[in-house]
Amino acid sequence: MLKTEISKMDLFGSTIDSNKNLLPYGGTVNYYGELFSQAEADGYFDVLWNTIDWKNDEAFIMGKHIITKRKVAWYGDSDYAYTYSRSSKTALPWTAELLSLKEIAEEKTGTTFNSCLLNLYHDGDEGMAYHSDDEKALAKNSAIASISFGAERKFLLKHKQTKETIGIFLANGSLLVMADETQTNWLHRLPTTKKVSKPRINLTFRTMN
Ligand SMILES: O=C(O)CCC(=O)C(=O)O
Ligand SMILES: [Fe+2]
Repeated sequence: MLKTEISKMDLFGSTIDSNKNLLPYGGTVNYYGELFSQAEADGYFDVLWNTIDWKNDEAFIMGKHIITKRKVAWYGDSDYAYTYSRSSKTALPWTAELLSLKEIAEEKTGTTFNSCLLNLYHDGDEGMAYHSDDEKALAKNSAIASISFGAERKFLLKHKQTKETIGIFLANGSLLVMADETQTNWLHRLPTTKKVSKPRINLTFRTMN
């Protein structure tokens, strides 16, 4: 099984090539690195921490009602209903900071987004299991723009058939974009880790039908 890890050295400073596809086949993933200074990124982290309507996520997994330690929130243009693992959510109206981040993501990707799913991981004990963002409500093969604030965490992609994995560290204030057939052919996850004791906030801007 092929395992590629994009190291922080490869991605350091001006050597980041946001045009490079990090996937060898079956989709497109681009890493834009840090969009903000550390001070700006820390400012966004604080505002999001304090102003977002964070709630523990509920899900039904294999018939069991689960309440996650990770917190989530869901914002959008209109009150989209969003259902996964049989729990449903209704989008809240954009905050000022989410709107400005949405505009930055749109400018970088040349696409538009109408909603955002936010995740708050208090520390490395919290993560997200392998999944694809391929719910029916999402526009097929539409780009997903992922902006991260706070603790740097490793993000993994695994091809559904070949099991090839790609690892990438998502820095404070960075943008990652998953596009084209990525959700059809690849899974992704945020592994838990003993190495991280600080919180991280992740925003995924999406296009709902
Ligand atoms: O926290 C991350 O970087 C990934 C979040 C994610 O995959 C999701 O919200 O669907
Ligand atoms: Fe996801």
